[in-house]
Amino acid sequence: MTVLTLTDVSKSYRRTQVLRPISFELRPGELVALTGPSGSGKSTLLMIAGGWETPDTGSVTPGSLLPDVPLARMPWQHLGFVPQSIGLFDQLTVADNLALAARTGGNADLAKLLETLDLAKFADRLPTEISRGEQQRAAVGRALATAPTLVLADEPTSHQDRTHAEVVLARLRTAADEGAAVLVASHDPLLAAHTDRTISLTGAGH
Ligand SMILES: Nc1ncnc2c1ncn2[C@@H]1O[C@H](COP(=O)(O)OP(=O)(O)OP(=O)(O)O)[C@@H](O)[C@H]1O
Repeated sequence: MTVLTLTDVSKSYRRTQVLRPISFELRPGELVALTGPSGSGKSTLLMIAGGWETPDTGSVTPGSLLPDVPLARMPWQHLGFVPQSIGLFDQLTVADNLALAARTGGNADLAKLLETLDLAKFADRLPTEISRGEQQRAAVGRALATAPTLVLADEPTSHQDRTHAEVVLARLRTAADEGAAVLVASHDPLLAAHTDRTISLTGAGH
């Protein structure tokens, strides 16, 4: 069983190859680290894996655990994304950011999710009224609010202290243990303790 299969995916920007052909599968229940130096193509690969960026070569194929539709038309409930830019709705409270995502489907316990991410006390605040790290944890919560089958997280601990980095990574590990395929791009050395395997991009088109 697979969640996603990437086959010979590559990408260039302005004739510079940022991603050399790479192939891998994401399976349910695994947390996979995506590592590599700055500029090695981690974010690009996550965007391709989510269907938001088109590869120059190769293919990205949803597996049997996802609906049989092209990735670009995958219903949001199946795909949780933690962007590097965080991107919460500033007009909505933390709880409502999660609730809005949950309206697309799934049956995650949002109160428990907020509690687990140490966000319960900020549930009724606007993103502008909490710290960057708290915003980032809210973005993790939003990504998990539908209990998606595929989770893509771009540097989800970049604004966390060590304790909260562990909170975030443990919650992503739980998502995998509950059956999701979780791909985490990160430089965080704490990640290794939570992963099943690592995909390394070595830079310069890797
Ligand atoms: N839209 C774009 N146009 C041109 N070049 C781009 C574009 N997006 C990314 N790049 C370049 O592609 C390379 C890979 O970028 P990417 O953001 O995927 O790297 P990364 O491994 O995620 O880096 P970091 O760890 O710093 O976040 C970089 O050299 C970047 O400058």
